[in-house]
Amino acid sequence: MNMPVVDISHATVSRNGRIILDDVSLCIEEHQHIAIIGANGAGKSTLAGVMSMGVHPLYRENFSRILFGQRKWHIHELRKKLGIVSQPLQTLCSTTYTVTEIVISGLFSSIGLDFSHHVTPEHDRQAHDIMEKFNIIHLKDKSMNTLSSGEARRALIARACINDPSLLILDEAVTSLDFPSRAQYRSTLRTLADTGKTLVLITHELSEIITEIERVIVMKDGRIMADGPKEDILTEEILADAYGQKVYIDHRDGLYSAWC
Ligand SMILES: Nc1ncnc2c1ncn2[C@@H]1O[C@H](COP(=O)(O)OP(=O)(O)OP(=O)(O)O)[C@@H](O)[C@H]1O
Repeated sequence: MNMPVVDISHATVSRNGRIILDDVSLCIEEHQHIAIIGANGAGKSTLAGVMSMGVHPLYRENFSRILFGQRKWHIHELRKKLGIVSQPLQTLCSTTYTVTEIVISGLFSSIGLDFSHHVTPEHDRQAHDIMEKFNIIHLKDKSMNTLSSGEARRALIARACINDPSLLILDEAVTSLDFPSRAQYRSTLRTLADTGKTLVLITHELSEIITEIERVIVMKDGRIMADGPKEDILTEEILADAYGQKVYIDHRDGLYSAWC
């Protein structure tokens, strides 16, 4: 067994007196790529927040959150090991900052750069390398608020990866991509998986579940309702239960698609 990078026990999150994450336990080992799916409001982003220390569960005696073998983290230190890309972050980054500035700002855990950030030639070189890796070097001087969703997503992945984190959480629940952008996104995910990162992909698009992702978690009503090998979990029965209606699944070349 590889070292667990995320080890959460009995996490419960409440908002406005309502339980939105209900006693969830989850262990993810290093190099294990997983997808988390489930209906709108099932608790996926909340769980991602718990994993990345953006959301703090209720205090319970049996609750524990161990990340990379450690219970306590300074958020700036954690960001070097755990990168997160989410729709709220994409919205926050939709500014007049250039792609280069947004990518470099990942090194400072900030959004964009100001006079307080001392950018060195080494930072510039790191940003250049990572933008080349994710095929966005041609966008380097463009403002973030002029990019397409797919381009902005790649810029944010590059921002998250500039720290070379070993775990990357991609909470993509809302953004929709066209077919070519989806294919490009899958190839970005493959690059990440091939470079030894642990991927946690939160998605509504089964076609984004690349072959490298072998484990799928299904959430429903704040709980994990199914967790296991992709082939066992991505069934019409389980998805019908998760989404509350008949779901049809197709499976081709190791990729899945679903529709109602
Ligand atoms: N800060 C908050 N205050 C109040 N309710 C919240 C808050 N954050 C989340 N919720 C509620 O908690 C539930 C779970 O939200 P969450 O965003 O985790 O779901 P999700 O599975 O990621 O949904 P989606 O697929 O729509 O992004 C939802 O009903 C949501 O409205």
